[in-house]
Amino acid sequence: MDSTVVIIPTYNERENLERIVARVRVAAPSVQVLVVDDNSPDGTGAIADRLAAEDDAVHVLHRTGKEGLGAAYKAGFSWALGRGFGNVVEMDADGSHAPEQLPALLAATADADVVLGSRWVPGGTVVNWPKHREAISRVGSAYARFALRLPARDVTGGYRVFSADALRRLQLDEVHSHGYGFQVDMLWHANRAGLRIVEVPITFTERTLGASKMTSGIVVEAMLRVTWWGVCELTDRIIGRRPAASRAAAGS
Ligand SMILES: Nc1nc2c(ncn2[C@@H]2O[C@H](COP(=O)(O)OP(=O)(O)O[C@H]3O[C@H](CO)[C@@H](O)[C@H](O)[C@@H]3O)[C@@H](O)[C@H]2O)c(=O)[nH]1
Repeated sequence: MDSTVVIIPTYNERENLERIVARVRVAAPSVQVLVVDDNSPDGTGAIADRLAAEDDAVHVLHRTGKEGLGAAYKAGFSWALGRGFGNVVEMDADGSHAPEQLPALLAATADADVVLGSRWVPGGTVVNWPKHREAISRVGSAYARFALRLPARDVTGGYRVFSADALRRLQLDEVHSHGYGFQVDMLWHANRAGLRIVEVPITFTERTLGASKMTSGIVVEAMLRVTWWGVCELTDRIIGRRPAASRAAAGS
């Protein structure tokens, strides 16, 4: 078994799933794919089952209902860690994350524990993304970066590679975010664990089929959580307390 698995969370992605899986299999033929479907009403789960039956490199994790992006990824991480994969990739189903850029992200794992596909570093860009979405993402990234002292520009993006060792070290049990704040939560924990984080520029292309699952509730959850984590971070700095993993990484 190859040591990389691409996790694709799905909720109502009937129009997109077959295409994204095919693109992954062409762009990186040796990687495996895990679809994590939350019992999508549109039948995405049945399409995933068919793809898995046709291709041994495709797997499916069926969940009973929609519990958010964070819960879906955590279930996928457990699945991947239990099967001994060395690298775990996060990728949206809607084609906004180009599988053709996956080899560049995987190459960067040579010098990193966590690789972020980044829209906001030189060479990164967005295509056809509505201006209000770009504004939310840029402002949210800047706020989280500042509040949590994160060493990256695109802290909300969802195209990432984690080494299995990184997933074990970052204390997944303490990552509780449900919505897209999950991405910030993961990065915050990775940074506190002293993991090496690098950004690789990507082109993020807005979906042409299906609909985003972003809601105002997801934005509010992320903002409230980031603000609370920022308070924790500040308190830790004032009283000189840092997480054990961070101290170990710093050699103190
Ligand atoms: N299983 C499961 N999948 C979900 C759920 N909610 C969303 N997804 C899946 O998660 C992926 C991303 O959801 P979208 O709704 O397409 O995200 P977006 O609006 O394009 O979000 C962009 O911004 C987010 C915040 O910055 C990013 O986290 C995301 O990667 C992307 O860049 C898609 O494959 C979608 O089906 C859920 O509750 N359960």
